[in-house]
Amino acid sequence: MNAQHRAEPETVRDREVDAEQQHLDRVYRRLEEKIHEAEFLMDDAAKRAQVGTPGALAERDAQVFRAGVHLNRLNSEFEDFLFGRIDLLEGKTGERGPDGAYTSVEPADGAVRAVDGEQRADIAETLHIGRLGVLDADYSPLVIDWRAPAAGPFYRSTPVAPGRVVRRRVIRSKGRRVLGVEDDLLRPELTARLDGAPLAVIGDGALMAALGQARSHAMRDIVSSIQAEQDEVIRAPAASVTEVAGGPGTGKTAVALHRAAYLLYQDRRRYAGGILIVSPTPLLVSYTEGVLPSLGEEGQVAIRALGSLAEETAGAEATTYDEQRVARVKGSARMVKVLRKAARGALDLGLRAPVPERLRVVAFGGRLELDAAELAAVRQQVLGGTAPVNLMRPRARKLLLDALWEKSGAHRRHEDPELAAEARQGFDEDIASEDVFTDFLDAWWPELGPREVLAAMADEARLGRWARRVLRPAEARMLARSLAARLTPQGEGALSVHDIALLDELRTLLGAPARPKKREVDPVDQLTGLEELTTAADRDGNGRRERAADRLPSERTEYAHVIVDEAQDLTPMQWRMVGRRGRHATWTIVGDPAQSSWTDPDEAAAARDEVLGKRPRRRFELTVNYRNPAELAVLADRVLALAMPGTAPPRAVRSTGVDPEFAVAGGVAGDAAGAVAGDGAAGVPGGDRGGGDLGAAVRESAARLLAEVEGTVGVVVAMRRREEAWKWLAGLGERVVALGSLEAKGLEYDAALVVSPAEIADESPAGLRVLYVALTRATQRLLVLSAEADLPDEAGVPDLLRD
Ligand SMILES: Nc1ncnc2c1ncn2[C@@H]1O[C@H](COP(=O)(O)OP(=O)(O)OP(=O)(O)O)[C@@H](O)[C@H]1O
Repeated sequence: MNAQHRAEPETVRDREVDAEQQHLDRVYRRLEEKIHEAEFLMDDAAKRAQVGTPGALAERDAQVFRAGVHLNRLNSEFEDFLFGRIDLLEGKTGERGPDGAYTSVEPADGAVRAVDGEQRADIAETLHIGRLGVLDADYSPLVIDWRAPAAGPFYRSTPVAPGRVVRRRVIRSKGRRVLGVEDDLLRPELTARLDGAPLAVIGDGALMAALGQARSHAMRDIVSSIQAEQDEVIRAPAASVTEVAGGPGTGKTAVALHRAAYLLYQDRRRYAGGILIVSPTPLLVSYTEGVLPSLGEEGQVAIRALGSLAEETAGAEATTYDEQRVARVKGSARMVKVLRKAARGALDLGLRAPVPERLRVVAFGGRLELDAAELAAVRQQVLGGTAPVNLMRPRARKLLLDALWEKSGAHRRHEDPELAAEARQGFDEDIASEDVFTDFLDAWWPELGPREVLAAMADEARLGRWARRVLRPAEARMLARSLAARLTPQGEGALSVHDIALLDELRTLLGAPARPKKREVDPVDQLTGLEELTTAADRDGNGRRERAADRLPSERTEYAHVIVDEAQDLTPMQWRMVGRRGRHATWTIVGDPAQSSWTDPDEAAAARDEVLGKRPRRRFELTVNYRNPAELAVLADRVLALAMPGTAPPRAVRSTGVDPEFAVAGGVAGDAAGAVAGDGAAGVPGGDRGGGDLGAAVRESAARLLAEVEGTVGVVVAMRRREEAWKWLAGLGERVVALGSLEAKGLEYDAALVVSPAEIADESPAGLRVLYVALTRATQRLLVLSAEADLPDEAGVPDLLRD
């Protein structure tokens, strides 16, 4: 950026803000006209409904659909409807696109003139970028939708490859008021004029302004400051699989959410099939779920935590976690074999009624009987098939009848095949309509639910049999005990997040139990959410989101596009669960192997490959860390070097001049020698003599951080301390939260307090990677609180974090 071009007397700034205000006023006037138009259309449609001919009704539906979608969007109160502007040179070809903007990326040959040793140019086109496109009455573009091709240069132009963009401006507004502007000059070598006056440049650039803001517990969209490498991912074609890797804070989650909005814009019809975004935790879901509505999209996107993914299929959701060693067994791909055995073996358990040992029916005036061995043979033969167990029932019925027919000897009585077939049909009908037979079938081949089979696995001896040669005996024992602690024999009880993937797998192995048919969903209803189309006054606050949430996912178990956030954390069993929701989908997968809490990354990668099959993959890498200031990133990079030697950390773009701090619970450390933070370690009361003492230290440190930052404070503790940490922080207010290390995934806070790195690292074989996650959550301040186990030096720096 060339400083000489910056002119910022108050008057110039005021004038520029005023110019944007005038444009925004015009946009709102036009929006109001459009709202009236849409309301008129709705009204007109209602009148047509009274005419009642099929043609009129179909026309009404189409009209209501169009008007409804439109009104819905226009009515949304956007914080900053209009957020960007680009001033461009004349385009090379002079052609314009459907939105009225020049399509050419490169400037026309004569756009820049050399005059008196200066390069001069006139601004030929100014485009305003916003959350939705708005055309003026004469079809000239008042606002270009951020996802439209014409908005591309707003995100992609750089001083190295500026294309036609001379100045990029981010406009900050609230409601209808423009608050300020921030400019970047992309062709600082030019002396550019707009309407005969020199082009003004205000501020230090929008990105830094955005990054410096205090955080809340809700993620913000980044629509006004998407960077070029991120834009490439957002706009990548949807075909097959898009994989995005990048370190902490590189914007993977933000990019994934913006991509969902972009895909809907590009091909709304295709994505009417729904977009599923899978998040690791409910915390991350609630942190991110406001972003899409802020981009004008909410209806077709479901954001689900892994623990809630099977809600509509298996009617269960979970938020609690198993101990790491138990989770490791439950998440392993080996569980598929165990579950397959369980789904079949459960037939023999008499879960609904005692399993009958023989089948006795009356036929041809005599008794026919199948004994235990004969029944076992039939069962064996049926289970030789691959269909889901519940769906094998018709085949079981058929083979039982075959065996009875054989036993009756009747097949020998008929030489004529036609007569034989007729006799057989009569035989089947007679037997199958007898209560004895149907009762037998219900007891012998009951329709099983996934929960009862999972509960059946809680018996140690039984699970030992089902898991033989697949799990080690100690693993099987641990699994059985965990299930026994959670479930009653009938399968009631709260499940863990990892149980959900087991339940979902079982549901597939068993087959969906027959359910009453749901009300047919009107496709137009489904597309628009017409129940939502009321007045603007109705659309206030939470009601809107609740209705959107009600509407979409309840009907849907497969999606047109699946986005997996924090993909490095999915266990093999979870990959299978997610895969079932996107069998015909295109995919976007974002993640960072260095943050994986799964102990066997190769096993997870194999499960992921199986889900994605042979679909071609396009890979992207994000390289810039927008979250952590460089001073804090240095510390995290030390753990990265231990956790994943040889991995290049992302480049931190910001610097705050504030180093990480260290404190030791219960003792005042000595001088600062060797400390990363030059100030040395602060001593805090307590010590690691028990939860209470550490608790006091945590509480005091958290209170200190709350005083130092304006926004949020995240306190990250080992998973086993999660509940007590909540108690330690009680009463400190809503700006501070306690998180188990696994829950910190994807979240960020103005200040982070990481409690006992050693405890976090020792909790599982993936502990160092989990610690890396914990150390990369802060946007401003990081305080590391050590306990005795951390072996802090005299400056309070724990052993693990020393240089
Ligand atoms: N272009 C951008 N403009 C402004 N803010 C940005 C930009 N890109 C990312 N950010 C901000 O940086 C922070 C980190 O982004 P995000 O959470 O998407 O990163 P991530 O790669 O998913 O991180 P993690 O791997 O830790 O989950 C967020 O506050 C996000 O809003």
